[in-house]
Amino acid sequence: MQKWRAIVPIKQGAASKSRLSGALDHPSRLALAGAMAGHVLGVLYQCPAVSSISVLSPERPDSWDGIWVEDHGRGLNAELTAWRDELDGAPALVIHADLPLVSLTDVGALLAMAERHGSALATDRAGHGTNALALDHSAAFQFRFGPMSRLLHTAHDPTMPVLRCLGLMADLDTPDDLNFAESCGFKVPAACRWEGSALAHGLHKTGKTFDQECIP
Ligand SMILES: Nc1nc2c(ncn2[C@@H]2O[C@H](COP(=O)(O)OP(=O)(O)OP(=O)(O)O)[C@@H](O)[C@H]2O)c(=O)[nH]1
Ligand SMILES: C[C@H](OP(=O)(O)O)C(=O)O
Repeated sequence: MQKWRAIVPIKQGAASKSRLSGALDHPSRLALAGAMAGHVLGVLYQCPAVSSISVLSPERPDSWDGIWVEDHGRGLNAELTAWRDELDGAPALVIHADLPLVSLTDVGALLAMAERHGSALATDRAGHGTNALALDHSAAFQFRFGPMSRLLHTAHDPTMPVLRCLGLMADLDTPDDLNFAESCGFKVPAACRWEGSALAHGLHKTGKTFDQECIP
């Protein structure tokens, strides 16, 4: 059933993808962020369980003519709370825009888990963050995106299962994340130019593999 309301928060301007500033110049970071956001939105578009997709950003992205939720600059958690308040209890999916490997299967697994348990969270590679959060209930929930958000979210709701699957774990914030995503097949947009030749890019190809794991 198409029931999930999805939102993809997108930071814009110079602040976007700041942890990559040593590796990529600003236009390149924008190109990369745009490509990743396009990928995430494309996956959501194909997801049969998702009934609407919103983009949360300070300005309407040029290439987005879907639902746009204006970010008033109150901080990500306050902006998401205001968005959820408007949903009248409908199931809510928050998913980050920087997940270059995410697939339909990954999103489907998260939503199925949330439908079984009432909510579910997808953590990052370190197990510290929250890359996606699905709430299949109308009770109040305090968004705590930011450092250690996985622990903060699960402390708020200790019954919330945590999904660890490659596409939802591999957010791309740092040069190491970029190398990891490339080692998994992500193609960096041709428009990206590296700062200082190979300064950060390609310094350490990890070649890691990942076990997919669900922690109910
Ligand atoms: N609209 C909006 N989106 C945000 C905000 N903060 C973070 N995001 C988005 O939330 C997701 C996770 O953000 P971060 O990894 O913390 O930020 P980032 O810009 O991707 O990277 P850094 O600048 O290195 O922190 C990404 O999709 C961001 O675009 C915010 O204040 N407003
Ligand atoms: C918003 C934050 O993302 P990160 O900055 O860790 O990529 C989080 O995981 O809660």
